[in-house]
Amino acid sequence: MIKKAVFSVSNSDYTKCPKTDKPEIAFIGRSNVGKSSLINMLAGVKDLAKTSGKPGKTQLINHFEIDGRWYMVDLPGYGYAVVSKSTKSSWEKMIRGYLTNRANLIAVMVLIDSRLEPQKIDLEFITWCGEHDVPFVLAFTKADKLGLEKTKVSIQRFLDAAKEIFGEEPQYFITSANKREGKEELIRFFEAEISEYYEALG
Ligand SMILES: Nc1nc2c(ncn2[C@@H]2O[C@H](COP(=O)(O)OP(=O)(O)OP(=O)(O)O)[C@@H](O)[C@H]2O)c(=O)[nH]1
Ligand SMILES: [Mg+2]
Repeated sequence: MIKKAVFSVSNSDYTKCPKTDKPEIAFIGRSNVGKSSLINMLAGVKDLAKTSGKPGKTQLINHFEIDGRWYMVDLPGYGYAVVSKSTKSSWEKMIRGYLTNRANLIAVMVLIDSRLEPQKIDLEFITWCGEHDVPFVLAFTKADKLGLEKTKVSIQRFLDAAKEIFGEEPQYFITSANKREGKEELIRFFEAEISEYYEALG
């Protein structure tokens, strides 16, 4: 489990992010999907990352240092319809630059709202990750909202659509920030990835 989580720094420019001497795991997905809420749930700190009922809350690349050993990174959401074209292109520059230039980025958690039909923008985003060798894993969010059976059906629709693209189902987790669901599984996954990173360094 996570013992200590502290805010480190916010950046609009990936070149100014912390030194890449610790591994990091980033959280991305559509605006309002629950990225900041999931980070808080995993860290066990209520207001570590700022959350909001309104989409577009997180605007920068936010690093949180975890147990002095790795970073969780909260990213701004994509697909928020109301932002201007110029905001959209600066998002693209910032996020694509970040995702393709951090040598210490060991996993990108792509959050998918477990209630929705497969969204084109999510499928496009994971396709882009695949094309750019960005190591992504899916986390379905808000699993408390529909009930277990409906959630499973909805998630399977997305997995089937992803399988069409990749030939196999991507690795995935089912989460609820409200009910603290998926916490143990995710932390275990993170720990394994982080250990592997440090072992490879020697
Ligand atoms: N029921 C339920 N609501 C959730 C859950 N996770 C997040 N929410 C709600 O969804 C809304 C958005 O949550 P955020 O964590 O701010 O979402 P975000 O993806 O960080 O959004 P942006 O920073 O705007 O891109 C808030 O009203 C949260 O309370 C969940 O697991 N269950
Ligand atoms: Mg956020």
